[in-house]
Amino acid sequence: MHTLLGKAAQGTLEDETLIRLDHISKSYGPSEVLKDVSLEIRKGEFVSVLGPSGSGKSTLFNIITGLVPADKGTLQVNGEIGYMQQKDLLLPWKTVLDNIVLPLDLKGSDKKASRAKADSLIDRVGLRGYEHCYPSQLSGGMKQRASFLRTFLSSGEIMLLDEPFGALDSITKGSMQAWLLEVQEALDVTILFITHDIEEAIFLSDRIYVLSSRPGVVKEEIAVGFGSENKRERLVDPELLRMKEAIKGLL
Ligand SMILES: Nc1ncnc2c1ncn2[C@@H]1O[C@H](COP(=O)(O)OP(=O)(O)OP(=O)(O)O)[C@@H](O)[C@H]1O
Repeated sequence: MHTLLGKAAQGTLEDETLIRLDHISKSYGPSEVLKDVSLEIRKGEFVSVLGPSGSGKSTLFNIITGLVPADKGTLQVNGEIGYMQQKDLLLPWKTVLDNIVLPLDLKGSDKKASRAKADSLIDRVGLRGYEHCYPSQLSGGMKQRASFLRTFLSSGEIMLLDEPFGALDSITKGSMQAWLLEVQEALDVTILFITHDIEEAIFLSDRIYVLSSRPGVVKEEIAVGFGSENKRERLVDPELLRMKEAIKGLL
């Protein structure tokens, strides 16, 4: 466990809590982007941060990963974080496999072992047969799956996903959401997910933090209880509509 910020609250995180933010605030010059944000994510959870454009969601992820310092508050992280940003950022001149192992190559890991590890997961992300293609030969969904695997391999247990499906058409988005739930279970990862799509957040999440428009303040923390065993059932549950309307009322 390491504490990246602040002197207060350096207590040990309970085993199950992987990330905890306490009263985090951030301004860029005179403009306040995040205000007094507290949240936590426990092992195995799928937690979404839902908020309108400009509410500071990406800034929150940049703070969690240490890319941007917070002005106030405390951050505790227990585990290795992988960060998948909005754009897939695959290098066009490298093959899919070389893109996937790039962070491991940069870390100086054994090249053969990295490729063998990536290869063992290629089927899981549905990219078998495309390992030696270039990113321009892949569909949007495939690029996101390659990017997901790259993030997973370079980090492991905690994945921060910033609107990974934001640029996809609605049919591809639906199948990618179902895929993500499957792969989360198979790889046993904890996911913190950014979205501004209310339905997506309800379908995927165990809990949702609803952020207000700028400055982002946590307006509500929602435990999505219904259809927990089988999240697919949420799509046809009338509770989905009720929750969607309730969240709309908060934004
Ligand atoms: N490095 C920076 N310098 C100055 N302002 C910034 C910087 N990064 C972000 N901002 C501003 O902070 C605000 C929040 O940005 P952020 O990207 O965190 O929001 P977001 O909720 O992720 O938005 P979106 O959903 O549109 O991606 C925006 O108004 C943005 O212009």
